[in-house]
Amino acid sequence: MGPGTLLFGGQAEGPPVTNIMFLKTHKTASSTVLNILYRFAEIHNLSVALPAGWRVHLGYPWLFLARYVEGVGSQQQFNIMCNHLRFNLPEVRKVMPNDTFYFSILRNPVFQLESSFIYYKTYAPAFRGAPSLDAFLASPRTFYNDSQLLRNVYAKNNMWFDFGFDPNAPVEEGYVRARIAEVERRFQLVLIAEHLDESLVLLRRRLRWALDDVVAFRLNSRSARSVTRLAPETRQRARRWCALDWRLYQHFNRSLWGQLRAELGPRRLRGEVARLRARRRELAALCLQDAGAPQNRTEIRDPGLRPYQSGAADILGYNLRPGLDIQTRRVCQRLVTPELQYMAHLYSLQFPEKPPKSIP
Ligand SMILES: Nc1ncnc2c1ncn2[C@@H]1O[C@H](COP(=O)(O)OS(=O)(=O)O)[C@@H](OP(=O)(O)O)[C@H]1O
Repeated sequence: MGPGTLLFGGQAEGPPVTNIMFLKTHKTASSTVLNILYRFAEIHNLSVALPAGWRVHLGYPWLFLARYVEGVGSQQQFNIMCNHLRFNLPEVRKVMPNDTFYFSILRNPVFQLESSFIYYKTYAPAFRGAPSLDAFLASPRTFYNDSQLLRNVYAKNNMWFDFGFDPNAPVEEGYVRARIAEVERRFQLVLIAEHLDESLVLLRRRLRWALDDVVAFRLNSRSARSVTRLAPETRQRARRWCALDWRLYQHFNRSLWGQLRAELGPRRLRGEVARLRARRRELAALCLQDAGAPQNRTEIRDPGLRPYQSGAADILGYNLRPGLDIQTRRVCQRLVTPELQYMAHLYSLQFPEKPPKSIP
């Protein structure tokens, strides 16, 4: 089935959208969304703005520059851009066509910070010194130092930073509103990780894609062992410490639900979400071993399916069911290939003459 053949009733007709910029924020379910975009790019032979040379992201945490993209001189524009970068519109526009659809994703900053704390525990100086997130948030200034910003970007208003803004700016009403309005002007859609399925229903509608195009398994999740339950006062402190992220999240969470109500209404939305989940269950039963439960790295047999590990987190992945025929295996493999391996694969397809990327 081609893209856009499974349309919603009443949805604007037209060809599927193929020029897309996804601002991949950190620890927000963005790898799950990236998998959706990589698959679409590969299946439809679209070009992806991949990191140049040995790099695995587009210059992060530096502000994005067009020269961070492989092949930018010879191939002026790309269809899809979705690797981690710090947003910088004038430079993104050098790489992406004028009719590009811009979207991003946000997560409740309390859980985003908790995920970051574990994942960047050994990398961010602010986290390295703190025995726990409770201790960090009880006295963040003891651990967090603005002058080490480039390594500490994960420790305060990380999503705000990813949008290109100052994570240490005072939370002044006029400033916050102006930045949010800026995001609203540029980004046609902001997904919310806590409501990813509802978000994907809306994304699919906007992009005029088929159902299978937006079905994805949860990628880059941590084992239960590496998730910390936070006390209510820690959650409150996290919202205060990441007040800019909290404002951004609240705004776009409200805006997502406003759009869902206006465009689909509750009954149709429930139906579309049910369809998406049913298809995900079907694909999980077809593709995944262990009843689809994510597995520890050590339990994943195929190195091509082992996700990158970081900090104090066990990052989980999947084993494919043995005995799949070649075509089914290919479909299933795309759904569970971790970000780095998938990027290396697309890089080799797009730049066969260049040395392949090596995966850490
Ligand atoms: N479908 C879906 N719904 C809700 N949450 C999801 C989903 N997929 C991934 N996740 C969670 O997102 C966290 C990983 O985020 P990222 O992929 O953005 O991380 S990264 O910045 O690319 O390393 C990671 O969160 P933690 O497990 O709390 O670390 C994932 O569990």
